[in-house]
Amino acid sequence: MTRADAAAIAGGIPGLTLMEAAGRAVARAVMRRFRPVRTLVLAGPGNNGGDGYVVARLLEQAGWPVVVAALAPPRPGTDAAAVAARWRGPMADFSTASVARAGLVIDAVFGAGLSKPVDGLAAEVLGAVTAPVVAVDVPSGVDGATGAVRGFAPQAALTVTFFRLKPGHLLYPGRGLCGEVVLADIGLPAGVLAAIAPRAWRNGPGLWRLPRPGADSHKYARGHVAVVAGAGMTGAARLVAGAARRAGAGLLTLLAPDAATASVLRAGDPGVMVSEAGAESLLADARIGSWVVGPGLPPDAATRALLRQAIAAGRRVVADAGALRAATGDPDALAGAAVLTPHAGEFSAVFGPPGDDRPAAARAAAARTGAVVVLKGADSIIAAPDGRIVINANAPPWLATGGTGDVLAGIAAGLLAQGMAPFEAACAACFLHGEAAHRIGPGLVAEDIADHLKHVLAARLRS
Ligand SMILES: NC(=O)C1=CN([C@@H]2O[C@H](COP(=O)(O)OP(=O)(O)OC[C@H]3O[C@@H](n4cnc5c(N)ncnc54)[C@H](O)[C@@H]3O)[C@@H](O)[C@H]2O)[C@@H](O)CC1
Ligand SMILES: Nc1ncnc2c1ncn2[C@@H]1O[C@H](COP(=O)(O)OP(=O)(O)O)[C@@H](O)[C@H]1O
Ligand SMILES: [K+]
Repeated sequence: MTRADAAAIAGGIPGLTLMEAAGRAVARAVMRRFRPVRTLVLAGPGNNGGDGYVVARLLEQAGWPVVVAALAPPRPGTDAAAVAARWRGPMADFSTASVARAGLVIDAVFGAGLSKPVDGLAAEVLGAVTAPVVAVDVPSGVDGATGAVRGFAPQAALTVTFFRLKPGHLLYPGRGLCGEVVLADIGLPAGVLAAIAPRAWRNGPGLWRLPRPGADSHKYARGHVAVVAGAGMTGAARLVAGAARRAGAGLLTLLAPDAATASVLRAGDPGVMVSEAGAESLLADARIGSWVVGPGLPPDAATRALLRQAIAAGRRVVADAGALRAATGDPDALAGAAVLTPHAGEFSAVFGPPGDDRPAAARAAAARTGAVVVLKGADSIIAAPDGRIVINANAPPWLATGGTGDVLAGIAAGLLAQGMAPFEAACAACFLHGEAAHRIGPGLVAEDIADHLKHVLAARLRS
């Protein structure tokens, strides 16, 4: 945002104009959602505080009882100092006693310029708020780039932000602290986006194009997926298979480790082929271009060897579950895979704990392995080896149930098989997975998702 402001200002839009527009957007959102009530604006020393003084003035002009409490005065000569000078209404101490009297608090303490953890008086006063909080840009203390809380951040009922959502609005815990998020246009020209060349996006259909079979297509043209099944947990491979087929793979073969497993698998979906021929013979068939290795497999040397074999044969491999665990402490074992789909535990086992900066950790993992990394969760991060990231924010918590990760791996493989590039396939897979889950809602079990994919795809391919 700082870069966006700078680019806009360099392009001739005065900072003060942006600040007035930002403050106006917040005041408008407040007046739409709340009745006039004793309002306390907590203002910091930077531009976030500047926005706060504008909000105070506009609410007061609309007849609201408003008081401003400043953590520190703005530096002389800044835009924030200019708008603070235009505030002629009452000031209060920046104290817990002031917040105790407020019916509504505008948090304009820190925004994008957070330079260290929020502590001391700022944390004490923000922590004492019991009235509803409206956050300007982000709840103070939420790191806009990562969603992490640095020190302390209040729970907002409403967050008004400007120009573009930041990762911190989409990534937990920040996302949970924002409350309702309103994105306001403050007049930054479209060219600013090109000037700042963002490296992070929110997942959505504008970022990828789903494959659609041509009128003269055939099953081989839509791609053949192999899924390596384990002897014990055959369900995992079957979930992968169902999802890959619904995502549009033309053919699907389950690779059985032994005759007993093969007969279990053959009792499943009749459209699935089951092979006992062994990995070598399937890998000799170049038409079987996409492989899923890991779901239902033990985290052992055999799994690891099979993964390496598939990658060495030039296949596009989705590595999940057992294949990730088999690479514990050894990210190089995953090098050259197309897509890795670790949840936080698997990620930590392979790459070490992601820490507070999950986007950076996912980027580093992708750069290290050359694979697209999907760091799964309620706010999955999809990272490309070149540093781009996409945040998937459409997944409902109904997905927090066993087997849904296997389904995600299957969707990704089904899309890869049809020729989508790994980054686009991974992004689209997360999005379709989330959309299907929304349709299903409460009571979702992993088996439901593949079935609902056809409706999601129908809607997406129509639009
Ligand atoms: N440049 C502009 O004209 C615009 C700026 N905007 C606002 O400007 C904000 C960013 O402004 P700034 O870059 O001035 O940053 P902030 O206002 O977030 O904070 C910067 C100031 O706070 C201090 N600070 C940061 N973290 C601290 C901590 N934990 N403890 C104590 N002091 C701390 C810094 O040293 C600095 O003085 C955005 O979030 C947005 O609200 C918007 O109004 C859009 C237009
Ligand atoms: N609270 C949540 N909200 C939204 N999506 C979630 C949540 N918890 C898990 N998910 C999604 O569900 C899937 C779970 O995958 P995973 O943990 O690998 O489960 P499994 O190994 O049982 O298949 C991932 O796609 C993840 O993004
Ligand atoms: K704020």
